[in-house]
Amino acid sequence: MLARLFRYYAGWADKIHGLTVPADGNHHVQTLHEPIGVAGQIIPWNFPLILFAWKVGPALACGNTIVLKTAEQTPLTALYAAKLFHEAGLPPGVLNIVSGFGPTVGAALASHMDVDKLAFTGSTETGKIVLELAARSNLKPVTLELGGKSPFIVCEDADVDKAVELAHFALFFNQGQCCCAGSRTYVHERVYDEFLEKAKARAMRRIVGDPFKQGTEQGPQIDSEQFQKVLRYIKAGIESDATLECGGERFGSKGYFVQPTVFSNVQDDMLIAKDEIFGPVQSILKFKHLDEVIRRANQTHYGLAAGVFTTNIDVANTLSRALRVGTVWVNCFDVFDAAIPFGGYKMSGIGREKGIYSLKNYLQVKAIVTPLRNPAWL
Ligand SMILES: NC(=O)c1ccc[n+]([C@@H]2O[C@H](COP(=O)([O-])OP(=O)(O)OC[C@H]3O[C@@H](n4cnc5c(N)ncnc54)[C@H](O)[C@@H]3O)[C@@H](O)[C@H]2O)c1
Repeated sequence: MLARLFRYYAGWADKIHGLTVPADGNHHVQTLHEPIGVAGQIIPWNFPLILFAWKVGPALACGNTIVLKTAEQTPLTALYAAKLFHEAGLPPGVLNIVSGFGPTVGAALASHMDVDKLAFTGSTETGKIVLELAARSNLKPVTLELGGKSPFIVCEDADVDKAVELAHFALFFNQGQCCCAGSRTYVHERVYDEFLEKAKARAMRRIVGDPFKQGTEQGPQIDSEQFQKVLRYIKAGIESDATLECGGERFGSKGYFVQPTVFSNVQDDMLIAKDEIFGPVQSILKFKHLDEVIRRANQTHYGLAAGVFTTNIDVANTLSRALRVGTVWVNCFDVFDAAIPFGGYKMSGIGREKGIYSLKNYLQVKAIVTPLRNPAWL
């Protein structure tokens, strides 16, 4: 995935150029697409290599230099990747990696007067802080990739076995530590009971343990803070009268492992249906009508992604257009090719990464206007 992304953006590097613009009057007008300058980039810990690539690829293709800050939990990946870039001949000073804590190093980057652009991936809470720091310093443009609470909608015509497997993957992938995790599983009432029984059985079969062992599906949460947070949300789910179908506790007695957990009978106003849990906790909600599920799926401050599971093309088209999210995966989930733009509506972010759309994050447009000597030829 890393190599594919850099190949994709290497392909763009010599295809970025301005336009000749036919303007009114006796002038020749052209635009230059110039690098923006020094790009400050801040990434989280949940995908330290992929998010490094999403940030660095387009910034380099557009001719910028970079100062990238890794998350405190995962400082090594980007350092190693940058070493490979230097071995491959990247000039010194072009790609700079800094390790450090958010409120000190991250804040210094966001408010630095010589940083010309800020690209941030992390929580919505921190996104607001860095946007403010950027505005208070030099008004550097900011792109934000933030949190989510993505709906995964299983329609009445769904092949239940396939829907269960995909919904399971959509939520539990990477221990549930995914910004776009399908963390609100909406299931049509006609298939709800069968889905629930099978989703529970699937979660109970999930293999938890050492992620370096062949066959392991789920490792530990990243650290004690995240582990405790997930357990707190599970407790909140139990206290709010959602039905705990399986899991609900720490897995084993060592490490930050959480049992794959499934709640049914979840209501939209429960904390577990509103907040980003970032853990292996599936919330299953029942719906009856398409209009109803659209309204409920959109009733969130987030708008990162959604999953739609149906064989009906009209339903797929309606949902794809009605859902206020940056990505709709129809009968698939977590497909992240370099060419596919990714980003959020509402409080899930500002701007898009990947694909052609990320180029404009790293470019300035300059208009050059020159008088034409002999307007008769215009
Ligand atoms: N939309 C996306 O593409 C995407 C992808 C991955 C993760 N995320 C989101 O990231 C979050 C999980 O990551 P996290 O817990 O590391 O998030 P976080 O916001 O706590 O930290 C993210 C980064 O910001 C830094 N930071 C923290 N406080 C800062 C401050 N005051 N000033 C400047 N920088 C600061 C951290 O050091 C880290 O490098 C989740 O909300 C998840 O949804 C979003």
